[in-house]
Amino acid sequence: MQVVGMTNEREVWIASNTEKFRLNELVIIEDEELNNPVGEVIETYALNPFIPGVDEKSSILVDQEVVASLSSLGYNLEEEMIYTAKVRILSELFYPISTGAKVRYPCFAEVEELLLKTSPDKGLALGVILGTEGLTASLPLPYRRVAPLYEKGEIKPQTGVPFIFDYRAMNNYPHIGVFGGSGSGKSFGLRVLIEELIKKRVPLLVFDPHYEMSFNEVFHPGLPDDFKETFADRCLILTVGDDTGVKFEALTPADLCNLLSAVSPITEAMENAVTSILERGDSFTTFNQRLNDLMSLLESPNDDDFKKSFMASCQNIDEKKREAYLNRLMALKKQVGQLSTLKSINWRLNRLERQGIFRDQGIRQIEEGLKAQKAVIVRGSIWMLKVYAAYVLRSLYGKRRVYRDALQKGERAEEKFPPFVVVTDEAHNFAPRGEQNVPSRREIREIAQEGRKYGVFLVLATQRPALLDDTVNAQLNTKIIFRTVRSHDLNVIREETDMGSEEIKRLPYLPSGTGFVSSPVFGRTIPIRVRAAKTSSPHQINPFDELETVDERDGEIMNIIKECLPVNASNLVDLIQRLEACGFILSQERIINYLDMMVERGEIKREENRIVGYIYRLA
Ligand SMILES: Nc1ncnc2c1ncn2[C@@H]1O[C@H](COP(=O)(O)OP(=O)(O)OP(=O)(O)O)[C@@H](O)[C@H]1O
Repeated sequence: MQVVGMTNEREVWIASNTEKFRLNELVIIEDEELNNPVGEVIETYALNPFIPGVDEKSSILVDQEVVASLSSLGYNLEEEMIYTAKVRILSELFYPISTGAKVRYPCFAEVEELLLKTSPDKGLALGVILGTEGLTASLPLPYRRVAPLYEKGEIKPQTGVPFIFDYRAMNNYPHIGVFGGSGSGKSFGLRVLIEELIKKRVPLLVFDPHYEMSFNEVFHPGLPDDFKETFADRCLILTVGDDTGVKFEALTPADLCNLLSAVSPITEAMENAVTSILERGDSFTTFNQRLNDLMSLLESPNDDDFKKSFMASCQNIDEKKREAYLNRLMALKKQVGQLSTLKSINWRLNRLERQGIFRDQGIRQIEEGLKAQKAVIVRGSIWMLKVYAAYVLRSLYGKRRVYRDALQKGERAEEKFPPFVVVTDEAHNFAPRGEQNVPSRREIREIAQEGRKYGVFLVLATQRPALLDDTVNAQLNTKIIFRTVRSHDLNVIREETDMGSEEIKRLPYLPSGTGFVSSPVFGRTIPIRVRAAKTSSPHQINPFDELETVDERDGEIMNIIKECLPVNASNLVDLIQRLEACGFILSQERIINYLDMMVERGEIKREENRIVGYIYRLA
């Protein structure tokens, strides 16, 4: 293996008549004067012996300098297959490399610094670095079994150097973006990242719009025993509107306005009205009552009629209290004015209430979970999570800020609140690019810009980086990019990462689970294969397999059918009655469906009969 063709201080061509080069593998170029620089293979070619100068694979003309140099270095282009590769030099050189310099593969120790920034016990073992397969034999033991792989439904031993992400470096380079089109391995990669963060006991707040983030089932029986691990006891799964929500009594006017505007944007008049009407310690009921009374007052033809009917309607309440309440309503009428403003508040408020967002327990469980350094997984529809995320992030980020600021000033903080990482898929919904007013975007933007100071970090995954807010996108220092096809998304990736044009060209063709990591921690783009997950989401069954699966209920029905065979049109009613007696109410068509399915499965047979049509019998 040697350097051929004209060189410069950034790229060289190398050639061999025996070695086939692999994309992304590392080579050492033996040029003593330049301290034997390391390079990465970025393009590979095989030269066809019969048509010199033409690449066998794609008939792209290889650099003529290379061809000339190959001949002068003794390669016989007409008789042998020559493998060539373009190599990017990974260190900064001030002179070009000498043509003819010998090239060899390194051992792990020679390139360790380039590949590993931390050890598996200190960092997150996310996968393997592609192109390092040849270094497996020289890997020290602790690095050999941290990233088994998953290929074609089977677990395979780790090949190559593990990709270990130094999450502590997020203190300098905060926030992670995980991008990739449908089926590219983004969710799988996100799961692996979360597993690793859970292992390190980093408090996590995960928004889970797909109800898929649970970590208590083993991913695959073939996982090595020393790798198998589940995390049920370190996770807390909550559903918005069920076991977590917003405590109305704790809302400030600004919080309530935020929630209302998540339903639909609100006007300044509505904001002012909410600020006037909401009283400290109001419950949903007291606030809603005041709002409705005020609407009745505004609807009533004159104030006296309203006063009379009001005083008459609640005689069980002390008269003075009733009068004070009336005076308050009269004062509010002057401040608020428009009935339409109140009606707009009212329908938004009722929509929130109907979704069950107001819960007495509020976000207490989330706070407790984070303090216990758990992964708190919050489930709900995208709509619900968008509304909720704005409120939760504001509250929790606020608590963390208060705590950190107090520490900074040397004061005693009332409540200790830990640093935490916010993780969400479908991030373009939470922080969309564009004009529309989405309350969660404001909080996510703030964390993106200022979170580092307070130890609050983001992991944002999306299929559509082009739809993610620009400010947020620019703050995602590390980006893990899986297969991406859309040109808009590729353009954003080109602008927002240090990926080279060769890598961008490969993005549409990456297999699921293979991606590039662009991070200032490494200083270059690293191609990786994400490791096998330790856990899986509960609904992994392919919907088409599901169609062919017989569940317990189907099994019972089929057993009853078998007991009633032979079945034909004339005795079908007997079968219907028998099934009904066992609690299965099925139409005639459904029963024939079952019979035909059993025929297809070979369990029974169907015979044609001239008198009764078909007869189903035991096979
Ligand atoms: N690291 C990996 N190793 C092996 N197979 C993988 C890996 N990542 C993903 N796959 C395969 O690809 C499939 C799709 O991956 P995944 O569910 O992560 O896609 P996605 O990018 O999240 O798509 P969507 O956004 O549509 O949910 C997985 O079910 C799995 O079979």
